[in-house]
Amino acid sequence: MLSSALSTTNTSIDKGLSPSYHHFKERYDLDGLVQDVKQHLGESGGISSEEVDEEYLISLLKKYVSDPSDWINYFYNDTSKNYTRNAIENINQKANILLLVWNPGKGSPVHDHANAHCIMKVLAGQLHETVYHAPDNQTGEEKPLQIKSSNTFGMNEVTYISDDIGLHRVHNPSSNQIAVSLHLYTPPNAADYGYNIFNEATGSASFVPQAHSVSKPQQS
Ligand SMILES: N[C@@H](CS(=O)O)C(=O)O
Ligand SMILES: [Fe+2]
Repeated sequence: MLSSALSTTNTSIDKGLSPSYHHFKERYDLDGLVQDVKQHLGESGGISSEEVDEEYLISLLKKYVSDPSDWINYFYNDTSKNYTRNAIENINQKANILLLVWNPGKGSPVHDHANAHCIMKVLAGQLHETVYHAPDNQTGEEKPLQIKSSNTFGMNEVTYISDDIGLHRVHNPSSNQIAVSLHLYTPPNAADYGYNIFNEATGSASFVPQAHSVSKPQQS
């Protein structure tokens, strides 16, 4: 129906449809997503974690459909690392958008998210996320972290975590395929101040001063 309406030669209909027709044809690409994230977070001034509408940001990441032509220029894989953090966009004081490249069978240690929202979308391959209950800081007692949930996410699936939900560990379950994911952190506390990694057996935390990323991907 819509395509026949759009292919009509009736100019009055064409005129009427013109603006939305162009919009309709445009693919929602990574630039569009970054622009929408920037718009939501505002152009200037700080915005606290509490003021961010994470549901809206999650909906933006869900709306975007992975297309390697959007992100291949950010793609750099250091094969000596479990995963490589490539910077896509650093929205001053507000957010980091990163492209993470995961080597087969490799993953992150159990970690927190430095009091920030973390939204992750799988762009290629699969990623497995294990979520843990945060250890009870009051007792200081050493005991194994308790698993809260465990899920595998495929291409274009989106998941969300914050310190209110718990800790997590992410790994690429494939023995031979790289996985790629898009991450949005707001505010960018892990990069600016640091975060904690946890010993799964004892629940003890170690502070990591800063989460580094590769800002100028090397092309070979
Ligand atoms: N939050 C981790 C990746 S992940 O395991 O979600 C990082 O930014 O390095
Ligand atoms: Fe994480």
